[in-house]
Amino acid sequence: MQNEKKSQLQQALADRVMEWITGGWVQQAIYVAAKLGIADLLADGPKNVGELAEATETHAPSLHRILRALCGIGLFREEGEQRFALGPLGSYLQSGANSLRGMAIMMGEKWHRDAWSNIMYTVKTGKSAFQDVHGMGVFAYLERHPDAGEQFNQAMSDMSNRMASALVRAYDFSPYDKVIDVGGGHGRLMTAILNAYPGLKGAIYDVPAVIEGTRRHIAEAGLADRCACIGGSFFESVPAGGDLYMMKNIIHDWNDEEAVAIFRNCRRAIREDGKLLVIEMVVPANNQPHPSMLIDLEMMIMATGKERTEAEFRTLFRKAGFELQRIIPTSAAVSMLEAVPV
Ligand SMILES: C[S@@+](CC[C@H](N)C(=O)[O-])C[C@H]1O[C@@H](n2cnc3c(N)ncnc32)[C@H](O)[C@@H]1O
Repeated sequence: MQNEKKSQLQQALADRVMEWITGGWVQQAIYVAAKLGIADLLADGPKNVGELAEATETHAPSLHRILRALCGIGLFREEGEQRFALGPLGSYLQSGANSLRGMAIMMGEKWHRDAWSNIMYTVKTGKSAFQDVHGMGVFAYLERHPDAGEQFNQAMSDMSNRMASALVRAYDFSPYDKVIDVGGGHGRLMTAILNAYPGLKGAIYDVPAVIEGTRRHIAEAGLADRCACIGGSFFESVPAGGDLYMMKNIIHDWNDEEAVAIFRNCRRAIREDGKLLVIEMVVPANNQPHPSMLIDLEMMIMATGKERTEAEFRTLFRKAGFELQRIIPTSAAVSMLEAVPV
């Protein structure tokens, strides 16, 4: 009896490890469903595979096998033969407010996966796998490949949409007149902040290729008169005139030298009574399991950056003329690190 229990446990453990080993299969199947917009097609109710294949111009028997596999993880549900409905988790693949569809698409795209397939290069050399595969850094690549750029911006917007309300709840923006979001992408976080604080003004700063889309989104949100959209590079300068400089998921893209250069440009722009708010994951000092440790690999492979501990952030701030004042936890996985000029 004891032996039987032991072997059942061993089997369960091996199954678990096998799930991780074959995780790439799951990711690619999710990518196909997300890219084809299957969850949106099922918004009005169940459909036959034939209808879905026709609408997505795909091979029905192959699409059937993809959807059947994804029923196993709750994304879809097979209702009768060859007829599929959204499963309990299916709404996350629908476009819209709570979506992870953009993230699923970007993570599954060949340009992204090619870098991950080159992970061993990074581990052997300490250099970016993305740079090695594509011959340029990720942000130069996104600028030169507008489709990939759009996928990246959509993925970032998905993540920002999801955490914006947690961030707005966690931090009091009321003492400020003008918030500048440095590397603010398409402006989802800024939109949430300006909607919550009607007296506040904002500016979003990002590279010119991205800022065109930002301008469009800010206008659609009815915020064009309260939020400037400014194109430029934070390695050259950062716009002056804000009393709060905010950066979400920027510093983790860059190595220490680059991060300090960005902070120094913020230091030059910021008022003496201004504040710098860095929104990032903080790696726990005692190595307890935390999502930052896997995202850290994404930064290592795709860019030159890393996720950092509190001590590492403190050092970067100090080198650039800031002092970390407090770390505000949020109900999302990120924290808000507030620093002041010294
Ligand atoms: C990881 S995304 C984060 C976007 C946004 N803050 C968010 O959290 O959704 C990094 C952003 O930095 C921007 N970026 C990269 N290099 C830049 C540079 N040299 N100057 C200004 N922005 C830059 C990218 O275009 C992108 O929007």
